[in-house]
Amino acid sequence: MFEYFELARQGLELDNLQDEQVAIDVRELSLTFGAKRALHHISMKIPKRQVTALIGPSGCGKSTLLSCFNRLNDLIPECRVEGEVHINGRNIYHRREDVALLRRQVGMVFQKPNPFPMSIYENLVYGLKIQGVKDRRTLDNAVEQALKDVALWREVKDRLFESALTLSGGQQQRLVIARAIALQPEILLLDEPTSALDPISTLTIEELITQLKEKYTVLIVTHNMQQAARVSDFTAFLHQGHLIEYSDTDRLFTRPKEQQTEEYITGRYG
Ligand SMILES: Nc1ncnc2c1ncn2[C@@H]1O[C@H](COP(=O)(O)OP(=O)(O)OP(=O)(O)O)[C@@H](O)[C@H]1O
Repeated sequence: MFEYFELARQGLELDNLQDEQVAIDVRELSLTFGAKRALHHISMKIPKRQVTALIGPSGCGKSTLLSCFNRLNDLIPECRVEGEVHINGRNIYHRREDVALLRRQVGMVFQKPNPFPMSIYENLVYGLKIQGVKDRRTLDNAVEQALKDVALWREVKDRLFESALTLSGGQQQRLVIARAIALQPEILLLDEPTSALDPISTLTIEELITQLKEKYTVLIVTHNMQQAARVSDFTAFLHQGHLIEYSDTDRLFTRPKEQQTEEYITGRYG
């Protein structure tokens, strides 16, 4: 059964996705910061339970696009969004969207690990407690599961009540991913999750990302093209706020259709 699904997934074609295979449906999305337009008419379907990478030169709009998917840009007063983003069949920019619920469904992890200055355990149950979960066994189970999902359980199970700040940078980043996972999101947004980490921690996180797609849809912004090639199934190349090319990762890196993509991946600019 598992093999069947693996084969079915490998055969996913972006132009041919069924509705139930789509995690995020971006329709004509444009975004401005005051007078500056940062995204221009982006349309793309992001497949479920796959890893999709957003690449492109600095300032091209990768982080801005990523933060459209949990409406983090709402926090910037002069930011204006046009177009639609559909998740689970609803336009998350609809005025009646429950943004708190959206952010539980769409977790986000940033470049620098940002554990809260509290114990490992409290970091992991923080969001659940806010949701009103009090039962100790439920919380314990959530902690164990989230730590197992990020392959951190064995390393920290005997020090759950020590400060999260005593962990290494790579462990902290896995903890932060576990904190997002503890809320059982459907989608994980990772904004350059390894750029502050050493090569070994980077490798661990990359291995983790490829495992996470068994349960979650993962979007990753990365400056590192080798990383995009290693971890992602699909890649979108952005330039100056335009989506230039979006295809399966193998094809984008070996047979790009657009000259701009080719110039970028061969290091001729950016
Ligand atoms: N809060 C903001 N106010 C005004 N302009 C912004 C704001 N945030 C981003 N921008 C602009 O929007 C454009 C896209 O920025 P964004 O951070 O999304 O790019 P990026 O591709 O993620 O860049 P990098 O790889 O350097 O992180 C840039 O021109 C940036 O200056």
